[in-house]
Amino acid sequence: MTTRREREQQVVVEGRVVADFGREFLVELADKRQLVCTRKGKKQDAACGDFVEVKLTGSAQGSILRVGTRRNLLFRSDEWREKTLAANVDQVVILLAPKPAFSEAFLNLSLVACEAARIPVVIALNKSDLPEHAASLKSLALYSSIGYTVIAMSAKGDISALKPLLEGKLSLLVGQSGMGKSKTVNALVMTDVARVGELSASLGSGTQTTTFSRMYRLDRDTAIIDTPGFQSFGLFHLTEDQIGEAMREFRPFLGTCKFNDCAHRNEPGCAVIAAATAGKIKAERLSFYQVLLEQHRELHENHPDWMDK
Ligand SMILES: Nc1nc2c(ncn2[C@@H]2O[C@H](COP(=O)(O)OP(=O)(O)OP(=O)(O)O)[C@@H](O)[C@H]2O)c(=O)[nH]1
Ligand SMILES: [Zn+2]
Repeated sequence: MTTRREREQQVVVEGRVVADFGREFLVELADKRQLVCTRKGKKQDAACGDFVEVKLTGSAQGSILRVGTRRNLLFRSDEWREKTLAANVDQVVILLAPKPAFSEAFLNLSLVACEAARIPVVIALNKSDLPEHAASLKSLALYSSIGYTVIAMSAKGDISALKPLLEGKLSLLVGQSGMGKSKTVNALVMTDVARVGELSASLGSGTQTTTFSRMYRLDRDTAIIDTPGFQSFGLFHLTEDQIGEAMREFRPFLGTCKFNDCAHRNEPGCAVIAAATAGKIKAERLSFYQVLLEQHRELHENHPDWMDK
């Protein structure tokens, strides 16, 4: 005889979220079985890459009971909502292209988000077969000079520069629409990713097909998570200090400004501005930071109650 409590415990299993459809999640169990799961409560706090405990509610259905402790979590936010991209990843690949031309603001915002979440970054400039690629790659020298890995690749042709960087890791692929994420996933996975859309439709909400993150396993130790393309990487959730610390080349100078609460805008005795004047910090990056900070302050002044939501 088993007690009711024992029976309940028997149907709780552990797994990993391999797709996030917004209101529903696909959870993979150790035996590779996949369950379509819901998350109880209003807060949809599970993310692709999360380790979870699931209560079975049907042969292929479940309900996520608990989300395991995360190593990291990447998300974006504006004044209205937060959007989770993925959890527990080893690195983020920011995919750019020369045509349509990538937005440098998007690149910088993505870098700030990754730094704040303490996730290493690879910057990949796709479409190396296009004539515009060389000039675009040259413009990225600024990012290699501050320590980021920058690679050139073509999802249509040669992805050999990207492949070894993915080995043994879980990489999250982000990028604006049109940079070639789907093509890159196709080239890496070599299956028809259209099948993902069909799967989403079968989950009962075809409209969500463009708003999810999904994991693809490339081999036993290597996987990627694809995210939908988006145009802006909101950082409403960060504090001003976190934004300063996320500018990696600022770090040697932080804490050495005249004022403890220096925001590196125009304060006297600012070590960051002095470093920029001396050429140790690139003017473009200081300017990006100052504009971001200004916009951030304005948004927070207009939404002072955000933290209470
Ligand atoms: N010339 C060239 N075109 C490419 C390459 N990779 C992707 N493209 C093209 O760029 C366009 C966008 O590619 P997608 O893979 O759909 O881009 P995406 O980033 O997934 O875009 P969203 O679906 O909007 O998020 C398509 O017309 C691709 O054929 C490449 O390496 N070279
Ligand atoms: Zn300063």
